[in-house]
Amino acid sequence: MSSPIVSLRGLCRSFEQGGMRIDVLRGVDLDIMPGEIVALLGPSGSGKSTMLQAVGLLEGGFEGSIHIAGEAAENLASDGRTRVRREHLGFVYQFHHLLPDFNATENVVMPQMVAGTPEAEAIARAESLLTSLGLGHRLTHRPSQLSGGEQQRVAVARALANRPTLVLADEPTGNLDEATSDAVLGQFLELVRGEGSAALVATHNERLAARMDRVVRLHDGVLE
Ligand SMILES: Nc1ncnc2c1ncn2[C@@H]1O[C@H](COP(=O)(O)OP(=O)(O)OP(=O)(O)O)[C@@H](O)[C@H]1O
Repeated sequence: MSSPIVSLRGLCRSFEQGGMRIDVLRGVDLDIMPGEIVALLGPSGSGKSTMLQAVGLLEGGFEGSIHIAGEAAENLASDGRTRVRREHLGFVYQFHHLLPDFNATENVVMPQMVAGTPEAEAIARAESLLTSLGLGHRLTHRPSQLSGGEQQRVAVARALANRPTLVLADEPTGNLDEATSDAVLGQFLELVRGEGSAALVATHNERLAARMDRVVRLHDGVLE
């Protein structure tokens, strides 16, 4: 039996707000198996983004343990976190954060070049990912020349470019209309499944969550 790609135990996070302490995460336990796509549901303010930031090793201030691909990650120094992110993680956000002066292909090539992939290989991978997302006719368009759904699909291709074992997605279709959101999420799930990556996808949307392998719900700082 394989080991989890993510294992969280007793994850806690509090914030100070106006002199008051709020306990957002109060002991979250979660295992995600390789290739498993997990929907993270919860109302606004329940701590979904905070949880993704913990798993993405993007913020400190957490208590509890975070194992990524078997490695204890919670106490790693900044260079160790960067290495784990680069080796294992891909990110998709609600707003695409594409580089405005680079075209679709270049946006997907960039993280591969940073990871040391030879340019020709990186371009071939970018074009293949973009084409499988239905963007074969948009390879040289810049973000401003693309629709919202197209921009989000480029962001999906970028997240998968370095073959992450885990994709972290925070409301990946949250700024799209319903029909576009359904289409982009369908393509996202198909691509993630095809690549064999696992994913943790934060969403408010029960209908979209039902299309994933498993749903977990954040309520009162713990997973129900
Ligand atoms: N840096 C911070 N400083 C203070 N409070 C914070 C900080 N980050 C998050 N919070 C608080 O933590 C709580 C959880 O926020 P979080 O963004 O994780 O929720 P969410 O479930 O992702 O919400 P949404 O669905 O609206 O994006 C909120 O009450 C928020 O105000």
